[in-house]
Amino acid sequence: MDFMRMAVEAYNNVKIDVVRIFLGSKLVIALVDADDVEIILGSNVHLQKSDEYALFEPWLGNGLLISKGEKWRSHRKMIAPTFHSSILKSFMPVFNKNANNLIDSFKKEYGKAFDVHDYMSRTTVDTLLETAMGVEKTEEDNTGFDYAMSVMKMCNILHLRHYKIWLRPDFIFKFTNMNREQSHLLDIIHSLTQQVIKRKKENYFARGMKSEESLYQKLWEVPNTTKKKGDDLDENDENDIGEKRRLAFLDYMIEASQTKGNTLSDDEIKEEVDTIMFEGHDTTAAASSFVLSILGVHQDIQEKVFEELKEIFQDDLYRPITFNDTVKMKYLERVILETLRMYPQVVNEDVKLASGDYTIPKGTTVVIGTYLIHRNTKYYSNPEKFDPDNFLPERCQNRPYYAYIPFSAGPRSCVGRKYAMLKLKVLLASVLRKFRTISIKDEKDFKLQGDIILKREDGFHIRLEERMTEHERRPKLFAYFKKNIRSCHRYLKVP
Ligand code: HEM
Repeated sequence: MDFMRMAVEAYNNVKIDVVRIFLGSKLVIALVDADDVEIILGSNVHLQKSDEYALFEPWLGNGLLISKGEKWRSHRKMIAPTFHSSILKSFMPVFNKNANNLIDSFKKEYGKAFDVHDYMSRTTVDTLLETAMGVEKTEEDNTGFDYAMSVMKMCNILHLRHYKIWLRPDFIFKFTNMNREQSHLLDIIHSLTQQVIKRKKENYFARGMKSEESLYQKLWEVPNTTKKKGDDLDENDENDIGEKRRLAFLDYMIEASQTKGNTLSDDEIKEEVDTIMFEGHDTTAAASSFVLSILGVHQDIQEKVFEELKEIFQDDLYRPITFNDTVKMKYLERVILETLRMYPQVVNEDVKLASGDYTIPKGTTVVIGTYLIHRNTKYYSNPEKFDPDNFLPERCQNRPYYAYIPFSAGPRSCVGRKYAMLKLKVLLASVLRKFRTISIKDEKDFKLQGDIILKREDGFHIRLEERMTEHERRPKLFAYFKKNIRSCHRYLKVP
């Protein structure tokens, strides 16, 4: 039986909301109650990640996921607007293009069972490169796939170091084979991100040579009529009104670093690019693979998704998906939310307590048990059942806000959540309007692997069956009747 199920069972037997664990002399507190979680995640004080995140440093440096204090605050303020809805809308053609490429790539798998996760990984990397990074890739370019595979292997190494605590100290780890593998993987990962930054910088200087106006300058020339200034860095951005122009993530970082008065260094850009590339691809690849395999089990729910898509696209089922279409995908949205409830990609989140005014001592690592909160009968009446209606407005109304935290919550929540939801809708709608997905395993046989990002140890194996629209079916039916009428004539012909 896998570790995740054991944890749920153990929790259901004991029913304690706060668990105290000593790792050697280190105290770790695990929270599974929404009110307790709110005290930690909702606060503007406990923003520091625990020491475990230091294992990410050779990879992500001191990027947004790990950084603290003023550095985190100023970078969050810079990065949050680069995922504003107005920018996301401009990504729609790229989302559509990559979804179509994904569907084309499925051709070689028609009729057989295959692991869909590799495909989703490659697509999400390619999409991130072309949207947040603004770098177009060539047809034969395979770096996206190599990058995704290296990230997967890096996560395995970090996961092992997480649990095998004797491997944590660098002075021991550096004598292991794993360290050599890590160096090799980081070479692949960093060479992609460095290449991306180099290309973007070349574009920037090429524009300068042609004396084109700086995108960054243009950005600030447009009057900004921001009304509200609160503590929530993302809220400030979402409440901006007026015609403030915005730049996508890497454009903004490069332009800002080259503009007088800014202190953004090359290393800082690299750290943030590595962070966004990792956080932005592995989570969405796993989420979309979970949705496709879970719908492959619950055919009735999948049919409801298809009915909704037919209603939205009517006669033209394969036209490009618009932003407005995604707003109408209410049922698909509930399916995604329910998948993130049952299979939250970030299973635990570790925070270090900043002050000691609590019963929990200062410096304690607090683990937020997202998986257990999402399967707590206090908040979900039948938590082991996949039921998208858990996210009907009337059911959400009475649930504490912190009882559903797939993107975390509070000031350190996911900066890319809207990007993720939009990309997931376009990818999944594109696949589901064309194919029926069939899971080769029942849900109870999914073997979960809770490493850095929650995945299936047994792989996301599905089979795809092509659906046909009425439009496509009509000529086939016509041909069928024509053939049969001719053969009837032969028999009816009077000699
Ligand atoms: C289904 C998709 C996603 C899920 C479930 C998810 C979930 C999360 C969670 C739980 C955190 C907090 C992690 C922690 O503190 O250890 C987080 C942070 C973060 N996420 Fe996501 N994420 C998703 C997609 C994305 C995307 C698409 C991007 C960017 C394009 C992104 C960028 C980030 C960044 C930069 C942080 C660190 C934020 C900070 O500390 O200020 N994520 N995400």
